[in-house]
Amino acid sequence: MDINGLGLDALPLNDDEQRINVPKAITCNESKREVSVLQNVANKQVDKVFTFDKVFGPKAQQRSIYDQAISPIVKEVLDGFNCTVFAYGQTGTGKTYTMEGGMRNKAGELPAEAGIIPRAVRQIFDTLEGQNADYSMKVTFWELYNEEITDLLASEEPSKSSEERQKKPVSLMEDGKGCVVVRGLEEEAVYSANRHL
Ligand SMILES: Nc1ncnc2c1ncn2[C@@H]1O[C@H](COP(=O)(O)OP(=O)(O)OP(=O)(O)O)[C@@H](O)[C@H]1O
Repeated sequence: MDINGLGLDALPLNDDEQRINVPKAITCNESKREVSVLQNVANKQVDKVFTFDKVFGPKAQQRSIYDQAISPIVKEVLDGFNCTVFAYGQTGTGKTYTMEGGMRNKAGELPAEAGIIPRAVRQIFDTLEGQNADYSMKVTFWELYNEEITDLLASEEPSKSSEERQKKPVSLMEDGKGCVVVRGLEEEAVYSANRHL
């Protein structure tokens, strides 16, 4: 698995925060690819500056993040490489918004707030359909939470009472070639971008 590119997307202040004028905790310099964490220690401004491969400030739109940081990675996948895109950060920092965003599909159009996942699915199908390629597509969907992996496409175990019902846990294993795999996941065939959005 390769990790391609690292970006930072700063969450904008919400309306309440803007109204009461909360002090900014970070600033972004997109052209210098820097994020500064603003700190005042004993009345002295001691900012910590971090440099990234790419920085998107609070006004960055979902589409521009996708076009600049993600679309090239999806193209690599279609060229046969393994790629990973993951969002990392503290709770409430915008991971879900950036990865999923607004997924409601109006007449086949992606809304402006659509995040990385629906845009990537759309790019993959658009490219394959545009090439008239012969392809099959399968997806798996799993969650790692509190060190336990759960298959989100697996059906619940029917014998358990409704309170006890839970998805079956899955284990992480090495495949002997140095790769880590999640064994036994349900695989679902998908045929178009729209069906699963
Ligand atoms: N770029 C953005 N523009 C506008 N609103 C945003 C943006 N990023 C996040 N938000 C909003 O901020 C809130 C927190 O974001 P989100 O739920 O994506 O965080 P998270 O990192 O996934 O949190 P958790 O780790 O707790 O699941 C949500 O209400 C989301 O809609």
